[in-house]
Amino acid sequence: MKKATSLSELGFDAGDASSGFFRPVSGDSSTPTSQHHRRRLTKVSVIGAGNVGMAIAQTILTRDLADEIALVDAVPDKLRGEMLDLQHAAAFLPRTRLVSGTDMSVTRGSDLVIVTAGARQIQGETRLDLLQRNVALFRKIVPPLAEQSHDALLLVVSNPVDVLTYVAWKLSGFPASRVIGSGTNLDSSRFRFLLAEHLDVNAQDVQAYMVGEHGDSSVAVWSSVSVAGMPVLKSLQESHRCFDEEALEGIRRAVVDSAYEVISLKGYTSWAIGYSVASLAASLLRDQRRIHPVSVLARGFHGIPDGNDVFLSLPARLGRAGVQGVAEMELTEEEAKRLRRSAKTIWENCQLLGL
Ligand SMILES: NC(=O)C1=CN([C@@H]2O[C@H](COP(=O)(O)OP(=O)(O)OC[C@H]3O[C@@H](n4cnc5c(N)ncnc54)[C@H](O)[C@@H]3O)[C@@H](O)[C@H]2O)C=CC1
Ligand SMILES: CC(=O)C(=O)O
Repeated sequence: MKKATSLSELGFDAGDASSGFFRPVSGDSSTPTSQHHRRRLTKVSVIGAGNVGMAIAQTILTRDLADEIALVDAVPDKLRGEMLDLQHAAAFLPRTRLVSGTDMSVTRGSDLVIVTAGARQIQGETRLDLLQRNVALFRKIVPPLAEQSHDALLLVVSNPVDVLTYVAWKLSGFPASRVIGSGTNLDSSRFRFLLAEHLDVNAQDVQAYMVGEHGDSSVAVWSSVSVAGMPVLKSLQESHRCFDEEALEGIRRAVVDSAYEVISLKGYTSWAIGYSVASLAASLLRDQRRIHPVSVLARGFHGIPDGNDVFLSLPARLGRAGVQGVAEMELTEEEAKRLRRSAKTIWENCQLLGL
């Protein structure tokens, strides 16, 4: 049952409600509400109000990254319930307008559109198993999203994220610099967590990248792992002989498997991706120029052929204009080979789509 949620919906004329409480300071002829000397407002839209979309929305709220958040979902009651639940936290949060709707028009004028809608893996499925279902959905939602906000940054989270970032790029018509996949920003955090636990340091002080596919063929860039500027691999190999190739692959596999483990335990992953995407939103909207491993158009990097419009994760500098360059990482020949193998897996899936 739909109930009124604002005083104007209950029949009270909104008018200039605040003028009964506030009057201009002496000598100021403008009314309190006509003081529009405000900065441009920042609007973020989150498409899909499921586990992931809501974790992202609530982290963006608590980090005060948006003036307005628009939530979109195909299930109206759940959507309204999620919006109200967040609105009821207003007294504890920075002031942010929350709107929602099943129609993309609610996203109009967004600065950042984050797409989380779609099927998620059930136990035993890989991310690539979701491809056909989620491409069909993207065909429906990306064109109207692009039409509502032609200057927006488009951040794809739905899986398989690398292929769907390519799909979103094709369907939106946006330049590649404004279409980004959340990629291995999350995998890299998982990698840094495992290393930080082992070395007993804060994960924020571990520089370590997973690149390539957000999925089974991701590549751990062991050659550049460092803590406090010190290369880690050499000292680990000197202190423990067990850090051989097989052990390194075991750690990479543990990073990959950690998503499957969470899914088998609680059914889905949400909190870590919420923080991961909020960190990307902060770098983008606040023009931070921070480097994140995210899914970008990777043709020409590390020997990926020029004809392959493949999106995969490489360390990219993010700012208000989107992707402002990709770091030319030094990879070992073996790492570059694995990256090209990961690119091939993703590109083969893109080619099946006929876009
Ligand atoms: N890239 C990454 O690192 C991660 C990606 N994911 C992916 O995120 C996606 C969402 O996962 P969850 O939130 O757990 O799933 P969920 O099932 O909780 O939420 C998906 C939401 O999409 C909505 N939806 C379906 N069709 C829609 C449409 N046409 N318009 C608007 N909304 C629509 C559904 O109603 C549902 O609320 C999945 O593809 C999952 O694999 C999840 C975790 C991490
Ligand atoms: C589900 C997923 O892609 C993840 O948690 O890594």
